[in-house]
Amino acid sequence: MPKATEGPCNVPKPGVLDFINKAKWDAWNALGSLPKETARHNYVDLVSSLSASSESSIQVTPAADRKQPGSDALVVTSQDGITTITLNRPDKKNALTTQMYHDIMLALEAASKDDSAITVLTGNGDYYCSGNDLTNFTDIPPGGVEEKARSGAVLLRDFVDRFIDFPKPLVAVVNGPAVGISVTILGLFDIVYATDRATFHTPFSHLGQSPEGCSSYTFPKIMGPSKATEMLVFGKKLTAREACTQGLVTEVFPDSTFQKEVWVRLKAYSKLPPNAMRISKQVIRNTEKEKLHAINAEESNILRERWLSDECMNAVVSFLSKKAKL
Ligand SMILES: CCCCCC/C=C/C(=O)SCCNC(=O)CCNC(=O)[C@H](O)C(C)(C)COP(=O)(O)OP(=O)(O)OC[C@H]1O[C@@H](n2cnc3c(N)ncnc32)[C@H](O)[C@@H]1OP(=O)(O)O
Repeated sequence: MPKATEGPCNVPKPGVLDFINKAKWDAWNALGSLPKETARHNYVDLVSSLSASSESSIQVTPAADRKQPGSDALVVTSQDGITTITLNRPDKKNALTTQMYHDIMLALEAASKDDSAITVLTGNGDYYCSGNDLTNFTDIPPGGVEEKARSGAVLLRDFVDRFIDFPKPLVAVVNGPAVGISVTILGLFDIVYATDRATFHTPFSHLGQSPEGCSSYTFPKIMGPSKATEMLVFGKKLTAREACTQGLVTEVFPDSTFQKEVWVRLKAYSKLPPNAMRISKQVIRNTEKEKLHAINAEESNILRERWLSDECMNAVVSFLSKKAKL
């Protein structure tokens, strides 16, 4: 508690992504030249209020406390020739923690080698996925925000590379609204089935960010540059039917019969000869692979810079302090 012990604020302002220290600095600075005793009381009040609300706002979760692989944030099952990877944080709308990116990569790696013919990604609960967990931004390493942005870009590139290279038919079973990176990577899936309750939203400009998941290439290719711009630049949210008309979604099902219809369909497909399916997928996809890897690297690099921008930092702070929602 600096002001209480040291008097007026006399150190440089921390970076805006350094949430905890910035909150302390702002509080310290706001105190101006208050007497030390008053400052001590005010500071204790501020820290108490931050602690009281910290569980759902700006708490920093140490990496060691995060869920480990095999935890229930990701559930992987294999049955009837189908490996299913289920995002399982329904209380957080299946937002992707750093640990989950790693676990999904491991699950894809295992699925690429197992006996299954088809691999499915889906979500548990009312959402498919609300995208990147914005609290990932609060876990600042000793190297500071630049190091955080650099390691985030490496993780993003590695994560998307796994989807580009995945050798078997990859199916998204979109059980509810999808946001951010969970939408952009759909361009790398072979089939996308959606409930009519699903929506597709990539609010990158609102977040001061830019497209990833190769969407800067796949979306214009799938839906044309103008529709892609509406989504990726202006953040237009599509209904499932609109996304289907634009080619991002393969087929839309009524929510009441979604699970039943989709799984009957996938079980039938999974009985087809697996090697033929794998080879056919590669014939369809392989010509683009090199290009997709280059685009992924470029998008990740651009995002690394975006994450250090005021626009992005302010958007994240707004969400974490509960001032903003999409
Ligand atoms: C390796 C790094 C790669 C990064 C790649 C770049 C990726 C980019 C993206 O994915 S951009 C998209 C980021 N996502 C968002 O901005 C969504 C933010 N969430 C919201 O706007 C809303 O939560 C909502 C519209 C998804 C749902 O609203 P609502 O139905 O009103 O539910 P709640 O807001 O009450 O949500 C319940 C609970 O979940 C928490 N939560 C939801 N989404 C996220 C998220 N993306 N990050 C962190 N936390 C999230 C929300 O705060 C609530 O928590 P609480 O119960 O209050 O503790």
